Amino acid sequence: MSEARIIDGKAFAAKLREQVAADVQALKVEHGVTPGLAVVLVGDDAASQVYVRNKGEQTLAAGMHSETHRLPADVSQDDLLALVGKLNADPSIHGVLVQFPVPDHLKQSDIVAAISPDKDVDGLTVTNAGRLASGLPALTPCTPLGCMMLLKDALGDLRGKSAVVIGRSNLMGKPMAQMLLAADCTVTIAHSRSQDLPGIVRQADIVVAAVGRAEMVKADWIKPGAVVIDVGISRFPSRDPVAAAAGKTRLVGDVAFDEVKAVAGAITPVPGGVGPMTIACLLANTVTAAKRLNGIGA
Ligand SMILES: NC(=O)C1=CN([C@@H]2O[C@H](COP(=O)(O)OP(=O)(O)OC[C@H]3O[C@@H](n4cnc5c(N)ncnc54)[C@H](OP(=O)(O)O)[C@@H]3O)[C@@H](O)[C@H]2O)C=CC1
Ligand SMILES: Nc1nc(=O)c2c([nH]1)NC[C@@H]1CN(c3ccc(C(=O)N[C@@H](CCC(=O)O)C(=O)O)cc3)C=[N+]21
Ligand SMILES: [Mg+2]
Repeated sequence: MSEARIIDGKAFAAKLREQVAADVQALKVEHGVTPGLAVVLVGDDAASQVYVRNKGEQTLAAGMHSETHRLPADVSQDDLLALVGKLNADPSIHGVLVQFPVPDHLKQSDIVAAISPDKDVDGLTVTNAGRLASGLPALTPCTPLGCMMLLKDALGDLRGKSAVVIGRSNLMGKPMAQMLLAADCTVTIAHSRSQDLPGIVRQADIVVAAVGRAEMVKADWIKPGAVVIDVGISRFPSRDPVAAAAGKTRLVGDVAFDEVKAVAGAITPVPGGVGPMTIACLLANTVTAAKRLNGIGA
């Protein structure tokens, strides 16, 4: 058996962002519309700071309007909902994203419910989740959307493939399973109560791991030649003790990459796999939202 092909999500995402930038340019020239994304960040979680900064930079680089609203960790639910309401009503904004997790005193489901479904570029509202499950045009969660693009690129036709999704969150596992189902895969959703997880995963032509447990998926769980998409991100102190002392971290996926790549047909690395696709798809969703809000095409 030859080693797995390493799926270059970073390069794929860069190409997708170029395409988004071209779409943005056309929207500006032909329709006078500049897509705008507003990201709301509550508190000062270090990982969230990095993602939100990357989102802002890449939004601007695509020629779009970008706003980041930073709120203190002790912001009231009412003040946060008032900001979401203001962004819903702002015609220069086409995408609204509240970065999760939020502090415990805030209720995630109520925040999501306050976002206009037409600006819900995370695809988290009940309306968009229902549209996805019903096969209607929807704004869909960025990470599973990015995973589907990588899978279609790796496999071409997904029809009839056996797919196992590990994890069932509203942001990742559930919409991933819906998208695979819509692509005519035979889908299994595994979670913390699943029995014989290795045995379930061994059936899969496609494995998507979205758990958040470092290197949980081992080589002997993988059917030879399977395509393995690693969504999980865990953070550990950098291996270099000097860097670690300075607070530098390294990212580790849900898949034991070094051993699994000897068995899999193709595999995404962490970092440089799914993560960059998430942000590129967020930009693409914002363009889609801007078009629909202005009654243009799509
Ligand atoms: N690369 C990217 O762009 C993104 C990465 N992520 C990362 O992906 C991971 C998952 O994110 P998210 O879905 O939001 O996380 P959640 O914590 O919301 O969900 C984790 C899921 O994993 C399941 N799980 C936990 N332990 C086990 C176990 N031992 N065996 C099988 N299943 C288990 C849980 O099951 P149960 O439901 O039973 O509790 C749950 O469904 C995280 O590491 C996150 O950082 C997330 C979004 C984007
Ligand atoms: N409302 C909401 N929507 C989200 O989509 C959302 C969220 N909240 N909260 C947190 C998770 C996580 N997430 C990531 C985005 C980009 C990378 C990413 O760019 N990762 C790079 C590395 C970045 C780094 O070095 O830290 C990579 O994997 O190569 C990772 C994870 C979006 N999430
Ligand atoms: Mg990654």
